[in-house]
Amino acid sequence: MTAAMSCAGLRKSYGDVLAVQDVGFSIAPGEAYGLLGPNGAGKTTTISMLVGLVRPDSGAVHICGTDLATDPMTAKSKIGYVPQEIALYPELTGRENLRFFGRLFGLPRRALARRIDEVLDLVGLSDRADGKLDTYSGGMKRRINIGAALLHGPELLILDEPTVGVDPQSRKAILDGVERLVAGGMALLYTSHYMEEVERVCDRVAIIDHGRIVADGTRHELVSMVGSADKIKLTLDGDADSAFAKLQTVEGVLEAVRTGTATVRLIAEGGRYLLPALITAVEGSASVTAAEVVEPDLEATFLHLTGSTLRD
Ligand SMILES: Nc1ncnc2c1ncn2[C@@H]1O[C@H](COP(=O)(O)OP(=O)(O)OP(=O)(O)O)[C@@H](O)[C@H]1O
Repeated sequence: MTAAMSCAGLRKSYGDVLAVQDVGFSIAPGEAYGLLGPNGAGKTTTISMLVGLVRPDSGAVHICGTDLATDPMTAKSKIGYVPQEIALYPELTGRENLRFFGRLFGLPRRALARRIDEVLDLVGLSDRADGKLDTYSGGMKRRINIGAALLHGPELLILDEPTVGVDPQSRKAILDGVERLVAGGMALLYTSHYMEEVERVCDRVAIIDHGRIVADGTRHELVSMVGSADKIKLTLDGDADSAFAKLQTVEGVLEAVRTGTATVRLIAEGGRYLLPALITAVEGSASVTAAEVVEPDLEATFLHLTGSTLRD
């Protein structure tokens, strides 16, 4: 089966900054694939190479079997790409914005009117379609942007951090809409630094850090990389620096990260059974005022693989 998208050996540097190095993965038709990594990990640079906006220093991209470098028009016609920045006309309505983009894509007038209705329904904005863009919330504008990328019926939808800076109602509408599209057979590449979103929407996830894919697999495969360890969140009262140093030496603690002035996140073998040892370890420096033990999730895997949290 021809992949909806495949890339191999992608590399891009900006001066001295090696933004992406040796990135390769593929997305099957109808598969939802997530790129999960903190800000600056190289997600946008990777996507920019996949959609033909940035030329890679090396590597290749195929969209539905077409080489992006040799036949960019055919390859790009199969992609719906939604960048982080919103590029819409504030004085036009949502529907008019979509009409403008549909004409740019060269869609015939009558088919376009029908397609705009379908797309408005998909992004949950049918009832606000005739309001001007400058009366929309940031999230509604993002939803129109997603709609614009869907007009030409792409086989692969690429969303770059689609929920950053949007209100909760739009966030829900975006995630619900994306799930419907995937259920309808669309392949998806979804980037985010929000673990919960990637866990919810994606069948397979690549963890990207410092321009490299450090692991990829299903949620289950990735989480099992942490083994039997649990994630433990502690809140400390006292000298958190010295308490943190002590916690790192406790037997069973695999990874430790400061997540705030008084908060620490640990990956540790033994989970809740280790709590007494952790509380004892910090004695003399601080006291533990709250403790939470959670089952491993993608964030625990990220912590395990990279030694940092997704949001630091
Ligand atoms: N045009 C550019 N010129 C110079 N450096 C750049 C440029 N674009 C990206 N970078 C650098 O490349 C690295 C990867 O950036 P990129 O935007 O791809 O990361 P990201 O994971 O998408 O993060 P974000 O979500 O914050 O955009 C960063 O160190 C960034 O500063």
